[in-house]
Amino acid sequence: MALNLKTLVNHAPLSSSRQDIHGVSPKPTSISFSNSSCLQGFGTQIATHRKKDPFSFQQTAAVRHLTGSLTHNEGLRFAVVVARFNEIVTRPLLEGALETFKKYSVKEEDVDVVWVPGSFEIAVVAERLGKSRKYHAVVCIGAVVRGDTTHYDAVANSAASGVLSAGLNSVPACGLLPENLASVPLEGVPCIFGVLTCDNMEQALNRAGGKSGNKGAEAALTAIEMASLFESHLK
Ligand SMILES: Nc1c(NC[C@H](O)[C@H](O)[C@H](O)CO)[nH]c(=O)[nH]c1=O
Ligand SMILES: CC(=O)[C@@H](O)COP(=O)(O)O
Repeated sequence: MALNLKTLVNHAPLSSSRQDIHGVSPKPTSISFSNSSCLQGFGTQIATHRKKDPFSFQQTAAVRHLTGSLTHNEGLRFAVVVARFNEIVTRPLLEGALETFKKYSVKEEDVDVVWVPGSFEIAVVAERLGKSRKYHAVVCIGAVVRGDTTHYDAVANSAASGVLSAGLNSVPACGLLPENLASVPLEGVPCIFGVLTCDNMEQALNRAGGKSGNKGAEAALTAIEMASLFESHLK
């Protein structure tokens, strides 16, 4: 017997329908993309059936792509934690980050810069800043350059895992939440890894505004996108 596709769709179990992150049933949804274009995502219903079981079919929604925007930055606040060690590298990285914030219309008063002695110290400060609820993302900037001993590995690995943990652990302590900052996400403040880990100084300088670009600028861009993603879609 030929199956009426439309009938099947109309009787699809609700539980199989796609829900958005706020628990709302499928409906045209505005989705912002980093190239600033806007697409309309529709909860499209697609029915299929298997020969052996005419009542077995899938109802799926159109895949929705959630990304942060680089252009809708109003109200987003950022912190930059920067290591003084190898300042000849970290200062241009910081400048790249600040220029990028400016280029993408983040106001100067919405950016705070915190200096720490070395890359090893970045994470503990990033976590504190994340927990402060003052920032939508934290950019971490440092330059670890290999020396003669294994110290490099300890500092580089600690910086990387520390920054990751800082992002995951950015849950503010109860009772310390200023009411006027209530719009900042409760947990998981993105902490962006802008720490260079290089075999030599030449590699580092190349990545701090030299021929390989400016990784500080890239980190700031990542911070904007992640802050926007969390603010727009993941709250
Ligand atoms: N060698 C580098 C360091 N070392 C210093 C450590 O980060 C830290 O300040 C010290 O061990 C005290 O805890 N830091 C860098 O950022 N880059 C390096 O190449
Ligand atoms: C990554 C570092 O701490 C580095 O400067 C250490 O150099 P060394 O291994 O020669 O002590």
